[in-house]
Amino acid sequence: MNYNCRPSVNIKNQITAYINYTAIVQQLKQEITHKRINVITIENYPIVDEQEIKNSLINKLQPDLIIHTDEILIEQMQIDEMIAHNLTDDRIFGVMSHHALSDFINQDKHQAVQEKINAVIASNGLVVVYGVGASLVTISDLLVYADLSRWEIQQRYRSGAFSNWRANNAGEDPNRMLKRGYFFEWRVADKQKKYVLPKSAYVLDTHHKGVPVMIRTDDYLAGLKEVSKQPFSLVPFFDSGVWGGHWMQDTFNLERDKVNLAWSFNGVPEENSLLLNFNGIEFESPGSNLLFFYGEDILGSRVFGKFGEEFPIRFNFLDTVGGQNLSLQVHPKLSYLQDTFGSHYTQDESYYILHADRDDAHVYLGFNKGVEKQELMSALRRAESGDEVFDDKKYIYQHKIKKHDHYLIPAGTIHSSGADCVVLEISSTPNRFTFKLWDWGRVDLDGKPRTVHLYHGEPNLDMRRDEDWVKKELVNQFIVVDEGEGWIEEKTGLHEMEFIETRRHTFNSPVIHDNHNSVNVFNLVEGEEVTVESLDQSFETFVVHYAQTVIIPESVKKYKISPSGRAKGKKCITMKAYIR
Ligand SMILES: O=P(O)(O)OC[C@H]1O[C@](O)(CO)[C@@H](O)[C@@H]1O
Repeated sequence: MNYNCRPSVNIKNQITAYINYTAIVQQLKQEITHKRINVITIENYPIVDEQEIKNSLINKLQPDLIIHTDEILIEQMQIDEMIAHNLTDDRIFGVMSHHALSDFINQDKHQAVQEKINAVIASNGLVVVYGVGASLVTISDLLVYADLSRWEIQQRYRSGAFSNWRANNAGEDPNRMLKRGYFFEWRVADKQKKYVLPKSAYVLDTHHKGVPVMIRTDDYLAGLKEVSKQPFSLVPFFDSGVWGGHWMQDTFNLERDKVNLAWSFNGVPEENSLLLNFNGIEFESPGSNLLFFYGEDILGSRVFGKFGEEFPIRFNFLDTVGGQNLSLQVHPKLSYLQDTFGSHYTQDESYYILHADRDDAHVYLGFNKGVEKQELMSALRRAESGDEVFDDKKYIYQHKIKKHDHYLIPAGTIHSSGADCVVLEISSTPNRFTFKLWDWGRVDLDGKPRTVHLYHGEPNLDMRRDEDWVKKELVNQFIVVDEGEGWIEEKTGLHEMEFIETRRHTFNSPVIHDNHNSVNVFNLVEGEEVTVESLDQSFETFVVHYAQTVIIPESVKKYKISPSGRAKGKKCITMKAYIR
């Protein structure tokens, strides 16, 4: 199976890149000499390895003064007090922060630091300022921005070697570190990055220990602009989980050393990296930067007007082949999410079945007829306290699945994917808001039970969603909407309560796609290979393999998808999503 785990986008622009610290130091020293620089600022995203940057870069510049941003900030304890409401005591859920980094500056400390800097400048010395929010410290002559993607950040949280920003909590429960990241750290850091990165002279890819890559910011932004005009794939990542399976390991031939693979995130710019290939030199960037700097080109003005710089569609896989059921869960209704967590839109979902490993594989979707909330909640509470095993057969409707089924899961619907299947999850993006109701009495891979949130789940369970309603509204809602020579297009969802529209194309000859004035995301759910071609030669032909997720920016109005390679003339199927 030809599955590319490191897809990159070829950028036409010829650029100079500085690879490793020796080359970077040399370039910055040249800048210092030629431009008579007194203050260099190296600002970074949280969890970039600041110690490495200090030892291998800053010290090598032999500055007269080094300042870390923390020197102008209020104490950690004061920050904790200010964000206590955002962090909450819960292990998983917080409340979205609307803070800015500048809220945490201590004016007296700031003034004292500025005086120290002024003294060095007066004697024509060199000052290097670094850290998160470093550009807030003083005006600089040269600004470098060091960046990092979310997946690498999560790995670093888990490693025990890194603390959250201003937290001193290395080794803490990674769930709590992730919560601080999601609800606070990334919010303030993104706000700051949107403002600072475009003002910088250079950007630094710090994903690989000891081997950073530095390029000019103009080249980087021009590269992102190029990406915003063509189909592209993000770098997928794979993660193990208590219910994880082995289909991805076997089918894609990857990460076989892991106990299992539960998730593959492959169409989530907030989480995935984007790999820019400048004539053989790879530069890894957070996918979200595309939205921050070219959001309107990527989403289209209609969708950009609704969602701003957030990517509203998420594609990921859930693999339970040889694994177990997901937790029995529900996602919050929109008003609950807005009131309780301060998020804009909720996690509406759908399951497209990529593979069912046995005839009686099933999903849990809605209730059996006549189930009362009070009785259900009592049973769930008894199960949570360990008094008894939850009788899922009594309460929850189970529906047998087969390959290429599509199940719609508007927020408020109780659901779970059963064991022995592979789901392509097509959902709206916020990915933290799963309220587990029952986790089958098991413990997680770390030996601890996963947190169940009955008090959040209860108000969100829509008891009207029983077997009859589910069959009528959520199961295989296929309607043929168009067809031509060798192709057919079906509308498959999502439910009218959800803002994503999904279309399935089955074809053995070329199909012209219209983008519906929205970003499009698709996955090749059947067939070995297809190509995506431009109708006006504005981008190079893009080759897509089985199970690959592709993002088509809205700037590409129409495009052609054709079976290619060994799939030429054979049946292929794509599942595409866009915003209604
Ligand atoms: O709670 P569980 O069992 O890990 O469930 C998996 C969940 O993971 C996600 O894919 C991402 O959070 C959810 O959408 C899904 O419902």
